Amino acid sequence: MEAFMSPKESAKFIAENSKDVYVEEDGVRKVAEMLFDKFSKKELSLDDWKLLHELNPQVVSEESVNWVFLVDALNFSFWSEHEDHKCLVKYKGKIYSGYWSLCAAVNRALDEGIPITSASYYATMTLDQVRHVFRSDTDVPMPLIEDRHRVLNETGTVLLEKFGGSFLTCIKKSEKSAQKLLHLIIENFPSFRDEAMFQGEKVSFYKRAQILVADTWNVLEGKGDGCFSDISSVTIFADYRIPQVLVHLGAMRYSEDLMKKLHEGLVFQSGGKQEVEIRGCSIWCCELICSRLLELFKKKGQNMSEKINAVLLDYYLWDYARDHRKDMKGIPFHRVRCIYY
Ligand SMILES: Nc1nc2c(c(CN[C@H]3C=C[C@H](O)[C@@H]3O)cn2[C@@H]2O[C@H](COP(=O)(O)O)[C@@H](O)[C@H]2O)c(=O)[nH]1
Repeated sequence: MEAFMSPKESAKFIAENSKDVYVEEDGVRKVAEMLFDKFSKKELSLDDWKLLHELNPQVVSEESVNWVFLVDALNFSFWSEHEDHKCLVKYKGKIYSGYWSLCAAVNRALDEGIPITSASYYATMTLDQVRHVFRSDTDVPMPLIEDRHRVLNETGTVLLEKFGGSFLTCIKKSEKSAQKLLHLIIENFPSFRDEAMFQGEKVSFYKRAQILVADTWNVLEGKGDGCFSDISSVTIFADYRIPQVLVHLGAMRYSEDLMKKLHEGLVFQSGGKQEVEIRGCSIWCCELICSRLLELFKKKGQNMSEKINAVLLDYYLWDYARDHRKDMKGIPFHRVRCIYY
């Protein structure tokens, strides 16, 4: 079967042919300058991943790797119809929403003695068990719970059959290459095949597969089996928060027609033309921001290619989006129900 373009090639192709989403050169430059100041003061490093996010595993271990694998297998579609009426999970006295509600539910299950990160458990979980583990503390359940059940059973079965039940086995097979790990994930785990057709061409985003590679790099602190020499080949992860923040920062712009649909709260089709343009232009926009940022440091005689990459840019922008939600009220995120992001 003919291969799909890589996410980076896909993003360039989509951005060059996009009709309703535009990458704004001026905005790209301004974001790069803003980040240049931030990075110069406080270098963004791997350490932040653990420090900034208390629900993430804090130790380097096989258990932590399998925690990351399980979470990224389910890392999709947390948005709710109404912002003030959504799935929330209470854990250790704190209330979590969105992606963090997933992490809180996983940690809550582990504390209750449910081996939710063990493939031998989630490969045969029943729908009722999944509903219990990911139960909400409001009357709004976590979205797509049936899909989560199917993804858990499928993913757990493959991990058991092909990798002895541990994602660390898969990582070792990648021989410290991010791209090899990405392809092992795509080839073996169907739910990570985040692909589409655009103007007759096969394009890919691989959002959950790439964030799994990135989170693996982080949880292993870029050392040992996680010392990926080609981590800079990974793009940002095309979710529904990054486009919103790029438009908010002026690096990307939507056509009037698309903005109107977003304000009306239209639910877009996964793989639809405008949805593909939003995701592809977001990736391409961040590739340009990254290269502008590296150029700014180069002008100062600093080669930051080992310290600045799309993964760290993504994490920064994603956290920025979470922290500036109120400021971004005027720019709705695009709504899609799918298992890819
Ligand atoms: N681009 C990008 N998208 C990301 C993440 C994360 C969280 N991961 C990191 C966080 C800590 C660790 O460092 C993990 O690496 C979740 N998402 C996506 O966002 C959406 C959820 O949004 P909200 O409804 O607001 O929770 C949903 O599509 C989810 O898939 C990221 O980092 N980048």
